[in-house]
Amino acid sequence: MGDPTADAPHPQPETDRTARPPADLTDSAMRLVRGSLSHSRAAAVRLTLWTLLHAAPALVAGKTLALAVDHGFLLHRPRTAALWLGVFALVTLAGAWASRQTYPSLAEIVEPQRDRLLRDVVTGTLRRAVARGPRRRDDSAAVAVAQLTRQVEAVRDSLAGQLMLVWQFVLTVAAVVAGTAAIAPGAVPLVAAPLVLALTVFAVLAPATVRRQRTAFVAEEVLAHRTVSTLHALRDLVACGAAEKAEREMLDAIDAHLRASRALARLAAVRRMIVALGAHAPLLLIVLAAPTLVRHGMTSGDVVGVVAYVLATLEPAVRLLIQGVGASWLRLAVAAERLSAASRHPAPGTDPQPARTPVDGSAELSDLTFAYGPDAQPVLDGLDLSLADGDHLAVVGPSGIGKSTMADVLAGILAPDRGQVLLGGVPLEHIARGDLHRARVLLPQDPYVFAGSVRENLCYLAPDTPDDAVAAAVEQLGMARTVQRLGGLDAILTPAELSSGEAELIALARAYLSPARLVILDEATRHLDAVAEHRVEQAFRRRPGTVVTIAHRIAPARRADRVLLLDGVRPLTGTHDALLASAPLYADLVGHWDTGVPGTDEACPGNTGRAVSAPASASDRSSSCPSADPAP
Ligand SMILES: Nc1ncnc2c1ncn2[C@@H]1O[C@H](COP(=O)(O)OP(=O)(O)OP(=O)(O)O)[C@@H](O)[C@H]1O
Repeated sequence: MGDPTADAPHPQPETDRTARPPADLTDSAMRLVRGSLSHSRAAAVRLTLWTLLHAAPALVAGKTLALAVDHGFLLHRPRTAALWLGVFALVTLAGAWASRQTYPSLAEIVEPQRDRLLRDVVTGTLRRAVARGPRRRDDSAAVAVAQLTRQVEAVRDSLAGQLMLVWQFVLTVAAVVAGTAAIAPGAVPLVAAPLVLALTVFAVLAPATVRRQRTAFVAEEVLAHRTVSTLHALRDLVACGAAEKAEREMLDAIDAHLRASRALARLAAVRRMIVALGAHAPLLLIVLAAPTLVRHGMTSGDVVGVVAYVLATLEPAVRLLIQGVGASWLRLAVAAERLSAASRHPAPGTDPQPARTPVDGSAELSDLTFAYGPDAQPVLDGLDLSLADGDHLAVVGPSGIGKSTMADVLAGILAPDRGQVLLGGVPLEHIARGDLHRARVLLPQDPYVFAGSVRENLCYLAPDTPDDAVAAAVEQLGMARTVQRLGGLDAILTPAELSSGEAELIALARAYLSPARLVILDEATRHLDAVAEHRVEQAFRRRPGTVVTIAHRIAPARRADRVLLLDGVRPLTGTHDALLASAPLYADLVGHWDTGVPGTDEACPGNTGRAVSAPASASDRSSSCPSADPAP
């Protein structure tokens, strides 16, 4: 059986998108930041005002401490000292309250931006999916939207974090410099010069930082992708002797990841040095220059105040900026770049192909190629097949050769890697997904019966079928006694209580009643005895349209108009007699069927053929063969 999830695209590493120059990534993020601020100017002004108030403790910290020392502690006036410390405490409380007030303003900036991003991403992704055609890949579009929605949330969080961080840093540093200038103008260069130097180094190293982080990011994605695809294709890799090559490639990916992680770790060390330069060097300079500064009129309180500015205010601000901006800015930049690609609308002129309806039950497969993974051997390789409306084709071949896969591709459950499927003259991808069940019906090896009435199960694909048409189908398929045993059309089914043969008959009737002109039966009668199978086959022959039967016995192949023999090399098509004469593999298969396998078909009455696949146990097989209703 084919894997319905194969319709989803194979995961690819994000190298193509993240391998852009750092400047491009930064542009996307900057556009995002500018866009958010320009759409919410009033909120940006409010955020600035609240952040100013939030920075007030940074402004007064050194000054109040200097006053407490000079006019309080040094003069043995504890009350004065307490007063100034109290002032500082009050301003700190006001700052904390202001900090709380910044969040609504921040939300007013980032939440509308999140909504705009979401709208653009969903519209862009869906428009591009629609432009590709009414059916193809619409599942992948839905998956993409779900994944991108998570990235939008991540962008919202990173954007809020970055805005807050940069705002607070700028205002806090301004407050520290202003405060230092107020109490000791001579100390300003000692604080500002190392800070400016550190910020310059940070800015100069920024492109390399982004590059290294991006390399680590890509190495991680490549490793994850390679792990998933190797595990996925493990059986094929071992089967075709490529295990060593796969191992080498895995080790290369692990090495690349290790190198990138080490480079990142070195970067973290450099960042720590920048923090030391911007925040610890001023402290050292102040301490070293203190005697000179005091000689030039600075008081002891002023020295304590400047030290407080540097230690309690500047150092945390610099550390947060240097360490916070790096990783979080890259996350924002990469996500913003992806979202801007996802928001792209289809190029003008790529109007969606209008959905079309197949005109009949004909089918045309051309150059059809399909593999279950990017590195797997194709199961179908350049298959061509033409079926006229009304044809009855039997598909045969050794077990595992690709018969079910072909059925799944023909039914549009699996998308081919190359080639095309036309149903009723219309490319599969131009048939709207909602219309596909009206064009074709596929009965898989294990039929599906749900808990509901017999009628609901029979009419699932054609809910408005009148009772007399249902009764006629029941009669045609020779399942009147089965329906009677189940308690009539309105009886409620318990799927677990049905034999495999009964479940098969119900599924066959559902396909029979469906409006589809192309019926694909994938060993759909394997639990019926030969008489019941023949009767079902005759019923489908009388039904208008095309029938493709994946045969598990000789009889359906013998009776079909044509037989398609899949042999893994060059598929052959012809009548039973022609293939018997010209294709040794077909003669082998027929010989295998004719020789018979004990415990399979002869367990059911009236059997004329044998199963080619591995036999089920005798007890299993006999329990699943429903007694064929009497032939008319
Ligand atoms: N979902 C899947 N993922 C990977 N490989 C698969 C998947 N389904 C089938 N295959 C492989 O594809 C090949 C063809 O399988 P398929 O079921 O189409 O063969 P088949 O001719 O119908 O076999 P059978 O007669 O036993 O039902 C086999 O090698 C099978 O193992």
